[in-house]
Formats: sequence, C-alpha cells, structure tokens
Amino acid sequence: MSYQDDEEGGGFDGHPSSFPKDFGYGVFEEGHEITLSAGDQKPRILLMGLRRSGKSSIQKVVFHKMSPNETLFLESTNKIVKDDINNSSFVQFQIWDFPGQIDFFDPTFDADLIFGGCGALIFVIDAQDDYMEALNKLNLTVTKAFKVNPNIKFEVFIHKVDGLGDDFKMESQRDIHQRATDDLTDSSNDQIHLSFHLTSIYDHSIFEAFSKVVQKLIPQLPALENLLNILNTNSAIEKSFLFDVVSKIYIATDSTPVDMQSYELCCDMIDVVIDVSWIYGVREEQDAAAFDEQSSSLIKLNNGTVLYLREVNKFLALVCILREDNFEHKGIIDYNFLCFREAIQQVFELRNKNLTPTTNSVGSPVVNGNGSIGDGQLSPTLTDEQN
Ligand SMILES: Nc1nc2c(ncn2[C@@H]2O[C@H](COP(=O)(O)OP(=O)(O)OP(=O)(O)O)[C@@H](O)[C@H]2O)c(=O)[nH]1
Repeated sequence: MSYQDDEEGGGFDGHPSSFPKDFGYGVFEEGHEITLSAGDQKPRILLMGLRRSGKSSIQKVVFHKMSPNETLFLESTNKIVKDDINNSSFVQFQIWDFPGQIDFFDPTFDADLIFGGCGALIFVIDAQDDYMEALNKLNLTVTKAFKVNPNIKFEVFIHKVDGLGDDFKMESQRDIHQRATDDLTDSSNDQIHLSFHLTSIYDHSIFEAFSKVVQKLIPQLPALENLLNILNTNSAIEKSFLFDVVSKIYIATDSTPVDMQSYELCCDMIDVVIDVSWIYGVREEQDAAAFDEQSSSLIKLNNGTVLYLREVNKFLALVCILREDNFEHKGIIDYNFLCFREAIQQVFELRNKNLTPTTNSVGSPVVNGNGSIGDGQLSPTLTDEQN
C-alpha cells in the first residue's frame, strides 16, 4: 500500500474564503514512508468510509479552509493521504485520509501498522445514500481495528445531513445507530463502543463533531474543563470555549451543555477578529501572524449579551459569552483571565516536561500507547492549585 503526502500545503489557494491563506497549518512534511519513525510519533486520526462519502471534503474544510462548494471538484483519493496538523501546542496529530475502495484483505494492507498508533477512527457514512453497504464496511473496519488496538475511539459521522429534514435526520441517526450496534452484537463484538455525530460541511456541525473527537485524545481535558468552570463561576461568564484558532475546533469548554448557536457565534467571532487584524493590523514583520498575544475583542449583541475573546497563546483563544450587566466588572474578568492563562501555561509546561526524549523541539506530543494527544499527567500539586 502506498500513500502520498498532500503537497498543496496549508495555504490552500484559488478560492474565495474569509480566512487568510497564510494563517493556516504549515506545509506538509514530504518524503515520509509509512513506518513508525520518530517523526511519526504523533497520534493519528483515520478517516475511513465508502467512496464519495465525503472524507477528503471534511479534512479540507476543517483543516485547510476550503469552502464547502469547492469540494465538488475534489478528485477521488486513490492512496492514503497523510496530513500533519501541527500548528498548536495542544492540537498536534496526523490525519490519514483513506481511499474509499480500501481492501482489508489485500496482503499489502498492514493492519498492525495502520491501526497500531491510531487514536481515533472516524467512519464517514453518506446519509443521503443507501447506507447498508456502508454499515457492512463499518462493521468490518471497527472489528478489524479493535483486534489490533482496543484503545481506538470509534466515531461514526452520519454525514451530508444538510440535505435532510429534521425528522428524517433523527430517524436516520436512530436507524444507523440501531443497525450498527446490532451488527456488532451479532458478531459478538458488543464491547466495541461507537459514538455517532450528525455532520455536514455546509454548517458548523462538522467542526463541532471534530472538536469532540479531538477532545477525547487530550488527556489534560478534565484539567482544562475544570479551569474553565472556575473562570466562569468567578467572572459570571455563561459559556466559555477554548479554541484552536486555525481550525476553529474547540479543545475544551466548561461543563454546561454546548448549544450549537453559541458555538457558531464564537466561531464567527474568531473569523471577524482574524479578518480585521489581517486587513488592518500593523505587523512589524511581513510573515507575522494576525493573531498574537495582544489579540482581544469585544462584541456587544442586541440581546444584552457580550462576546469576549482573549488570546491565550499563539494558537489558542478563549471566547466567552456573558450578560452585558456582568461585563461591568471587566477588571475582575481580566484579572481572572490572567490567572486562567497562567494556569493553562502550567498545564503546558508540565506536559512538555513529561514528554519523552523522542519529542521534537517544538514540543510535539508523543503517542502514549493510547494514541492520545500529549503525554503529561497532571501532578497532584497542580490539580490542587486549580481546585
Ligand atoms: N451535500 C453535501 N455534500 C458533501 C458533503 N461533504 C462532501 N460532500 C460532497 O461529496 C462528494 C464526495 O466528497 P469527497 O470528499 O471527494 O469524498 P471521499 O470520501 O473523499 O471520496 P473518495 O476519495 O472517493 O473515497 C463531493 O462532491 C463533496 O462536495 C456534505 O456535508 N454535504
């Protein structure tokens, strides 16, 4: 089996998009073989599913700012395409996009190598098509992968739901869920757990679903959630998200439920901040990023709500939603934010300290056997401090 590195690079070109092309993920590493060399230590997310189910479109839209309409012109993938997502200190992993026609019984398919260091396997099902064949393939794929690596998180994207009415969407989800779990029970594999997400590249659902997949691979997630909860309680914030700015996936949020509208608002705010900084921002160096440690923004909505964005580090931003009345205590909020940022930095430092020597100089996390992002354990002292 062969694969190709995606050579288009992070700055996907030639289409209108609100996102500056050079504020993206770096060029892909070239010349890799599919072997577990030191450079391949990043956790892996596999994108699998039948032909034309939308795998490449998902990867391009979420991580390379391709506009959804342009995915109509994507050619069929016929080799494994490996994409390094390595911009942020927390969100560092590889996405392997598989061709739809992959054959597990092909002798060149090395299941140990492919599933061995894998953190999550996303199986994409086209909800606008007949999904019986996809369900068979899903069963075959997850049972094979589970045998090699029982730590893989299995995520099923019921995709292209933009074309479906609300009732039909829910019905498809229920039906797919039922059949997929029945198939696993029939094949005596009911210990395999599948998570289901309704997704479309034409709205924010795909970013939301990817956020949840990535979060499962971050061992520091409980610490981050805890920090956000403390920040919210002490600053009268209603909802807060910690965003990876480039991809707009949120790597953590507080423990209140996420509603889609709030998430969309926060995503739009990031776009506004990046666009305005990029167009009007003063940059000392030509290639300096539009988003830096000075970045912050405040948007007052006409329903008495305030959106407040603060930079956490070069790649992460905190976006909060709070009531306008509560924003009168901006001084306290800003002070609490500084404490929050300091605590996040401690989590990073601790994580970096615990990295093994195989880690590269930019602190890319290593695979810790469970295929998770980052390897650090929170020390009791740090946890106590946050509590
Ligand atoms: N309506 C709709 N169409 C989508 C969505 N996602 C992808 N598509 C379309 O589905 C078609 C196939 O997308 P690809 O990304 O090439 O599919 P793939 O799974 O990578 O296909 P192979 O490379 O052949 O395995 C394209 O025409 C996309 O525009 C979606 O969320 N909604």
